[in-house]
Amino acid sequence: MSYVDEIIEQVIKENPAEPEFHQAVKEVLDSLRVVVDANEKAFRRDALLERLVNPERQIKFRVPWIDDNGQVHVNTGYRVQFNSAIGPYKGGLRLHPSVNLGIIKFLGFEQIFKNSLTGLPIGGGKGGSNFDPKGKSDREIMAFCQSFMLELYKYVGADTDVPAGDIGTGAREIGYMFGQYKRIRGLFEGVLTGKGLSYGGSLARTEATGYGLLYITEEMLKCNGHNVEGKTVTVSGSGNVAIYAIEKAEQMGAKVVTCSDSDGWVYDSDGIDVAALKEIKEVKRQRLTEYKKYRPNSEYHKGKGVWAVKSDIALPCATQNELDLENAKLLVKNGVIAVCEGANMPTTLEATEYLQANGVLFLPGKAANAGGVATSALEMSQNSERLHWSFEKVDARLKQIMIDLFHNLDAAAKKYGMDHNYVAGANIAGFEKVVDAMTAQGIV
Ligand SMILES: NC(=O)C1=CN([C@@H]2O[C@H](COP(=O)(O)OP(=O)(O)OC[C@H]3O[C@@H](n4cnc5c(N)ncnc54)[C@H](O)[C@@H]3O)[C@@H](O)[C@H]2O)C=CC1
Ligand SMILES: O=C(O)CCC(=O)C(=O)O
Repeated sequence: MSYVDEIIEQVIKENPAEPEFHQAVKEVLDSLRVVVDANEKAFRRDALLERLVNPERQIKFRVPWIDDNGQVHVNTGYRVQFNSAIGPYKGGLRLHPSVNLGIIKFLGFEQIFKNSLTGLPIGGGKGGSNFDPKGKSDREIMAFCQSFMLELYKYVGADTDVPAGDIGTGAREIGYMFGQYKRIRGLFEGVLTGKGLSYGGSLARTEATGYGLLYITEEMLKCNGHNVEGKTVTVSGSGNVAIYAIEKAEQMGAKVVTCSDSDGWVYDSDGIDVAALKEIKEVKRQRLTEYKKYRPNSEYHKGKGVWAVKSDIALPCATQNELDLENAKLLVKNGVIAVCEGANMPTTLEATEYLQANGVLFLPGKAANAGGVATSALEMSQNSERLHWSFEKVDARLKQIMIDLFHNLDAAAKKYGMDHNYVAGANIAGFEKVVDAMTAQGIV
């Protein structure tokens, strides 16, 4: 049996009931076969793949907090410090009822390669909790965040592990966690990114994941004889990534006709009104049913349906495995040119294979959404030098990072005879740097 197959089998056996983690490992290792085969002897001797798929550290802890009625609740907190070969652990904190160890491990594993692809010195980690922020008061959110940090502070720091936002964790939650860390440690340092602008945050971090998604999509399209301008775009999600992807796509001259949340989705044939969307989601924290009040001609549908809408470019920006084989068939039938993942692993393996087999340009999340973490690394740089860069400077750096990233993965795919396979290109390019650093640092 090949080394790659042995490791995939081992991961499934040793990490039972963690299907998302299995999926992420399988996707990465499958496309690394050509590199692993060429170095099999040395990699086996050094147990390179075993070390790659086993987190350096997994932290799981109790998070008790008190609601507005005096009731105590207990959630589970996680931080998986996956790989620090190229820099301090870096990756977001997800607050969602579906969170479990397997989800955090899949996200942490992806983060290793994504962070490597940015070209910046950041290792891979991820964390979160099964806490559900939906419907909670600000005080309840603060109580949870403070309790969460009361345990997490032991393991994080500006030079060790720097968490950030993800689903359910935005500026409000980062603020509460930062305040609690500073209070416990007596240290004002860049322990978190995605901070508010008044206390060390970076301009353009809020926009970065969505904007970066469009910068890299444009570069990929350009290299394939297309561009974003004039295209019809479908987007899923209506959170941080989706909102700023829609905003940038519209700035580039595309028409975005959909967005969604976990209850339903909106179709707006005139193009999504991003100002209305921000008001609903960022200011009022309401459901998408409200969108019709701002745009009476739009349609609201319960459930899922975004991928049945005809578009040239599809940008899944909500959550993992939201685009399956049936959805992929609909997209192909409707003539989609490109699918670029704003979310982490939103496309199932079968759907990815189908899209690629049918000539759709497919950019995986670890490349397409890397603008968020890249800008987090720029926030870390600003914190270290105690300076604050202009929006234009950060945005220009972000754009260049995304353009370079695309050419880096494109070159890796071509080098191994897999032209246009951007999944393989991203995995190989991300892997090569990490392996080089791991090898140089000995068996650790
Ligand atoms: N915020 C960031 O900087 C980055 C986020 N990501 C990824 O992008 C995706 C979205 O994250 P954010 O926009 O930050 O989160 P968010 O909390 O701001 O928004 C999440 C969006 O996804 C939707 N959603 C969540 N669970 C869902 C479900 N089960 N079914 C349907 N819709 C669901 C929510 O309704 C919401 O619209 C996630 O996969 C996240 O890991 C990736 C890179 C960076
Ligand atoms: O900004 C960060 O550090 C993390 C962003 C993130 O969680 C991700 O890239 O999935």
